Amino acid sequence: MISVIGGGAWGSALYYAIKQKVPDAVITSRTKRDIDGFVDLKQALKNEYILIVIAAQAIKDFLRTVDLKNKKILVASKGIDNEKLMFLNEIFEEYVEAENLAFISGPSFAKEVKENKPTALVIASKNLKLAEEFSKFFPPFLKIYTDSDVEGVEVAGAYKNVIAIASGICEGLNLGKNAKAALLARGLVEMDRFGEFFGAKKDTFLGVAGAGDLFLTANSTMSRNYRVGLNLAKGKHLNDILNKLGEVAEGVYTTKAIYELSKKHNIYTPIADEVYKIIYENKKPLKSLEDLLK
Ligand SMILES: NC(=O)C1=CN([C@@H]2O[C@H](COP(=O)(O)OP(=O)(O)OC[C@H]3O[C@@H](n4cnc5c(N)ncnc54)[C@H](O)[C@@H]3O)[C@@H](O)[C@H]2O)C=CC1
Ligand SMILES: O=C(CO)COP(=O)(O)O
Repeated sequence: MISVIGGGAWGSALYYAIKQKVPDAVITSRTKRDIDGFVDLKQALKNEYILIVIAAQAIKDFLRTVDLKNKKILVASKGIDNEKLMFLNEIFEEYVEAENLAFISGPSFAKEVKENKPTALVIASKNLKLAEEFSKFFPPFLKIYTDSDVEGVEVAGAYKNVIAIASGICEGLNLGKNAKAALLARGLVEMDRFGEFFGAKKDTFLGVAGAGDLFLTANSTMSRNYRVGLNLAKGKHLNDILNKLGEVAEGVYTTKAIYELSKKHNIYTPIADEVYKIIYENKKPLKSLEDLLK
């Protein structure tokens, strides 16, 4: 039996999808929600299979409060911890054996999944048998691919949010479709370069979890990260943008993690560097663009 932990946009969308295949599935969240099948955390932790869908920066603290020993864990969050500068699989592996750990990613706006629209997702695990087991919980409109490249799927899901912010800035500055296509192409190369440094496979960046999720997120106002970029280009303040958003925009935090990791390991990440300077050093987006074109 499976429990979903996290009742935000993505947690609830995945829960409603799973419920169509597994009517006994349950969900829990920090705040009580009026959802059929809502249970408290203690009850949720009784199930063998657990799907965790909380904001990436909250995960390390959450893991200190629960016992996940012998549980099978699927993580749907997309981000890199920007205090510990660790990937989520590294943080989870301090609490859960790698063979019990899987990650789900891919191009998937929660709103469309809630409408049962066809969607392709990747479940990555060092234990492919576990990835297969998790894939059985999902209804047919969610096409699940399995993969063993945990690092690649994780880096792709986290990094594309940063490029989506850059793409929103590009749109907000009215730079045109040519510039956006160049940005996305170079963004994909940058994600791949960063990922391969940490052991990811190039092929992953060309698949649904890489190019697929990048093209979705970096081309639509349905993306929260893209909307952050649009508003930054209009000169709005980050805090005002995030308050108005009301949901997590992981790219804001992942940008900082990538910036610090890339400086530490000397990885060339020009787009993430400019997004960092715009968000954290108040650099003007137009000046960033000039520097990128150099
Ligand atoms: N919304 C979407 O379309 C998709 C979202 N994701 C990823 O799923 C993750 C969650 O995103 P959403 O549900 O969309 O965001 P949301 O903002 O709607 O919900 C965030 C969730 O995190 C929980 N949370 C936040 N801080 C917490 C803390 N300190 N302790 C415990 N729980 C905490 C909230 O209670 C809520 O359940 C993010 O990493 C996001 O990138 C992935 C694919 C699609
Ligand atoms: O990850 C997503 C789609 O795959 C959701 O993107 P946003 O968090 O930018 O809305």
